Amino acid sequence: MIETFLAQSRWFGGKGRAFTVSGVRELGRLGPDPEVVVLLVEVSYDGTSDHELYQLPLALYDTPQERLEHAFVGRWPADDGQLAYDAVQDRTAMAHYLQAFGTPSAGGLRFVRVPGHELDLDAVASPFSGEQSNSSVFFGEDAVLKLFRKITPGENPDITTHRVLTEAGSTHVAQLYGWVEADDLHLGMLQQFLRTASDGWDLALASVRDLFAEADLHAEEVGGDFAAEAARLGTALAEVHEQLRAAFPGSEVSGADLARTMSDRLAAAVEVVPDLAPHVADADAVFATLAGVDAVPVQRIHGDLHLGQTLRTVLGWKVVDFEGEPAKPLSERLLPDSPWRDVAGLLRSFDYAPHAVAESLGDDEPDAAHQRAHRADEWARRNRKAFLASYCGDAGLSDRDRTLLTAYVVDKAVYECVYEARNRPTWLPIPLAGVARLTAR
Ligand SMILES: Nc1ncnc2c1ncn2[C@@H]1O[C@H](COP(=O)(O)OP(=O)(O)O)[C@@H](O)[C@H]1O
Ligand SMILES: O=P(O)(O)O[C@H]1O[C@H](CO)[C@@H](O[C@H]2O[C@H](CO)[C@@H](O)[C@H](O)[C@H]2O)[C@H](O)[C@H]1O
Repeated sequence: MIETFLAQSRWFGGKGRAFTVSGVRELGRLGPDPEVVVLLVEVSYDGTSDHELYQLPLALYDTPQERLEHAFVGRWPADDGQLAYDAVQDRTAMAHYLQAFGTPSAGGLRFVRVPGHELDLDAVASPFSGEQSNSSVFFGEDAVLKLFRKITPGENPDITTHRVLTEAGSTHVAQLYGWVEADDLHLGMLQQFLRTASDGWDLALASVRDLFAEADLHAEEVGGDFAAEAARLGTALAEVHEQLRAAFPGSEVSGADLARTMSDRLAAAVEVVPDLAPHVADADAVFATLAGVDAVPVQRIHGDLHLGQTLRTVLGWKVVDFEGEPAKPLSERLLPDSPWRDVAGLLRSFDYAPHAVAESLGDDEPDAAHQRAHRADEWARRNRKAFLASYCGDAGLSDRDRTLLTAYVVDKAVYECVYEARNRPTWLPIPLAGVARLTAR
């Protein structure tokens, strides 16, 4: 029963691979009415030694719950057990989580609070309905609880990075209010609900639609021009990087090591996306240039930055989700990396947005589609430039910086090809075209 539920869940990373549930451990219970049982599910991939852990909180009922039909998982603990629903989609079940933050430990789980915020323990829970790698629930307009789905024992960088930035008084993140843990597992993060937030990706798409509505005009001439926002985002990211540099230990790595990692990742990506093969030589040439750079400063960074991880609020841009790339093992996500990786992530997003809108419109009128493709490139260039200029400030971009940045942008586009092939195959042409363009000589 759990297999079927996992296979259809957006956050499950093993879609398309044959797997079995090889173990289930109960981490704790909350409740009653309904009782919530928090399971740690081990997934093993057939024919390999790969396995992963997923968190599955289940709300248990004796009678069918029509309102939760879409969230039905099966019966627990056995075929004749209670009816089990995905607890995250059940506001009554999630109220138990919020209440539990009023006590240091409940039902085998520990609920840790960060001092400084008076939590509204009675706020109404509403599940977040957007696309996510994890599962979030909003509590009124007070707090958001994100339950991590894929679990790796040890430190969760989303929690530890938010903690440090909250303590440093950063104005560019949602304040950390607390977290949920069991044994050495970080299970969830409670943070400030950003009341006036608009998703950066949605804002960018709206800007592109404005542009396409008047495709005879330039990006700077239409109402929804995004460049000033892109510039503010550049300033915000520079401040976040400075705060992370001050708070976490940094070091240096050689360009040769970085280049080797990128080249290896490309070789592995070609196995998943054979259409990358014609670009390998040119991409490796980009990485070879990086190999000539010595002593690249590395530090704690975001690790998977894109416009969907940015929120525009009345108090400026905020950055969310410091978990790093979901596909990378935790040990790698915790390693310091170059801030250029984050910059590259946003530059790629400025490329994605107009091409995603253009793709969704199709090419029923070839002339219009051609004009839109032209405007798409213009929009992307304009916003990349505005963002980068603000990020770099007076120092500007040196030749060395440009070498690093170019390699990180190509590496990100390669990563995106694998991500899209596994998660949204119809979007694969966007990063594939990106790799082709970025590596063309
Ligand atoms: N503190 C917050 N306040 C309001 N909305 C938020 C907050 N944090 C995240 N969100 C919204 O939830 C979405 C998913 O959050 P994110 O941390 O990226 O989750 P995931 O790790 O599951 O991808 C974000 O894109 C944003 O729209
Ligand atoms: O938000 P996550 O940490 O789960 O990040 C993953 O999913 C992202 C998509 O939701 C993916 O981002 C890619 O698509 C975005 C548009 O949907 C685009 O703005 C990004 O530039 C592009 O990389 C991200 O790569 C992946 O790790």
